[in-house]
Amino acid sequence: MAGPDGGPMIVFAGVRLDRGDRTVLSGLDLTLAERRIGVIGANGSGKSSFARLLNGLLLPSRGSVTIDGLDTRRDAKAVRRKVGFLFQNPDNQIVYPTVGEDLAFGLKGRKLPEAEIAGKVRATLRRFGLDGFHDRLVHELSGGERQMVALAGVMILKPEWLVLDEPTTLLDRRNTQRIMEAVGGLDQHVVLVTHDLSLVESFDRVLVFDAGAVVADGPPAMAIDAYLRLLG
Ligand SMILES: Nc1ncnc2c1ncn2[C@@H]1O[C@H](COP(=O)(O)OP(=O)(O)OP(=O)(O)O)[C@@H](O)[C@H]1O
Repeated sequence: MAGPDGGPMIVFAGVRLDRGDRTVLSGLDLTLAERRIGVIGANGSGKSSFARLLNGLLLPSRGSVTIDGLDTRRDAKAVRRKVGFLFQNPDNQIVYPTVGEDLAFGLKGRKLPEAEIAGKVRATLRRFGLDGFHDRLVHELSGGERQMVALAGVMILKPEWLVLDEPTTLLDRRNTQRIMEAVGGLDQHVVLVTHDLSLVESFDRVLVFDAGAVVADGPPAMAIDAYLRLLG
């Protein structure tokens, strides 16, 4: 099952999500196939929950989420391979003390030969402007450097989709720009949750969440306008 251009596609069918005793998302019927999709909305409107449904970090209480026909509930492992996830705080996903070890970690799980892993780590560091960082201790890096390492750690596994949940909230303008430039250069499909509306202005499609539902969905100018009107 592929998108209109033959590319990958994520389908939400009749999705509801309960967390605790609350329904936090409901009535989600969506097909995502665009390369750059923004997700905006007020605090607590359900954006992070939506993002976590995309790669099976959360499972729907009703309905289904499928990626190219793979169900996030039934095919969890295959889904995680297809959909990478970048958290707001890089400390949530960097596991190893040094940058090189951290980047190698996911590849070791895929049982690749050591020499191939070392080559991929080097190439990925170069690609994300992290030459010279191989033996640096992660906890000694700046927040911006750590977020770039976290991004490199996700991308080294070559997912087809990258979901980013407010990846620049903790960063200054310069590092926000660096991360967004790196994301802009990716071939992958990107879903970006953000409160920074300027980051999605050039995207293909923007979803606006309000109280657990999608209340606007379309080109950035239309969606941002709808969101601003919602804020009053
Ligand atoms: N584990 C949980 N148990 C109960 N309710 C939860 C849980 N996690 C989130 N919620 C609620 O779900 C709703 C949606 O939260 P979510 O984090 O998805 O919103 P958000 O749009 O990403 O917000 P923000 O912009 O503040 O990050 C909120 O009302 C939140 O309180």
